[in-house]
Amino acid sequence: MDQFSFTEICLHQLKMSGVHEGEKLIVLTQGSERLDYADAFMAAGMRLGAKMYHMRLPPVPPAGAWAVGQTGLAAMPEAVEALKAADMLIDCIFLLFSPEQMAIQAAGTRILTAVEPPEILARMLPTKELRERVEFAGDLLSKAKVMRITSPHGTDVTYKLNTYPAITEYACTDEPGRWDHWPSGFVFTGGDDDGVDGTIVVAPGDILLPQNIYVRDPIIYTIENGWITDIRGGLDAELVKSYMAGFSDPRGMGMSHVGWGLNQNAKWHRMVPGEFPGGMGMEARSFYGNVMFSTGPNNELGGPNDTACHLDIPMRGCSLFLDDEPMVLDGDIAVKEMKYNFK
Ligand SMILES: O=c1ccc(O)c[nH]1
Repeated sequence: MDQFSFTEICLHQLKMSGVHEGEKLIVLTQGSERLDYADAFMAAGMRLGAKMYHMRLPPVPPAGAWAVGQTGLAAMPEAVEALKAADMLIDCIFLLFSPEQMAIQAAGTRILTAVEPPEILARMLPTKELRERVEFAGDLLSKAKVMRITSPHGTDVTYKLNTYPAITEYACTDEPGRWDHWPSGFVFTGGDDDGVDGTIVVAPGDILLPQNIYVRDPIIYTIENGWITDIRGGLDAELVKSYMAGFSDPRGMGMSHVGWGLNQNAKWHRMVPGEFPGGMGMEARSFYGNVMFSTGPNNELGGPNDTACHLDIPMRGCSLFLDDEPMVLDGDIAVKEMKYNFK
């Protein structure tokens, strides 16, 4: 995408995030990554009269695995203080799950993560309509006590929901201290620490992130009292187990967030070679009617597990019930106010 168009979509983003004259914004990058994002956001912010600067951290050696929560900010408390003093941080590094992100949010700075390739950002711009449906979903989720997920492949798992908040992601943020991620379009929460039980069968066509692959043969997870006690299946199960073992951290077997996708512009099929422009798979996390469960940390929700071993697994064709009321039925949104009006 040319820099002019990139600036235009960033302008749309900043308007949707309520940026106005005189606000203090910082764009955070690291090494030589996403310097064009900083340029585009700064050009857009200047047009809205914001006071902006670009904070560029030194490069970090490329990690083999996706180790969440570990950032270059940890060694720089002065930088964290500067970010706490801003109205809005545009995070082009990916700080989610880090104690630094939590401290910055707690200080009232709103945070927008933007790390996906520009063509994905452009394809999945935030809209008021998406926000309304996601917020409706978030309200229902925040009141629920039990979530049950089933599928024709044999998934039947129950999450007790008495501990953690519901988090909405609709790809822009205009409230102090609120984090969001562009692009997105989903809701999630976490089960009680000892309150997830059952079986999840990840079926062919479901997606493993950060592996960015479609599953070819079923992976069967057994979950007891909030912990994965068994993972079995064929090659895909072996890949997951081997990846997780690489962290040498048994807390990777914890249950992380769980929820469903609502973004009609996100397409399940777009991760095939030739169509996938790279990135961390936010389109897969967001596609309409997916049910996504995740393994590993729950510290972003306020929980005690801060393992760096995290997988997100969006699944097709599932049903998801809150207190026995269907939210998603066979991979389709089941509640009128959450449905997109496909013409
Ligand atoms: O936006 C995100 C990205 C990753 C994740 O695990 C949750 N939400």
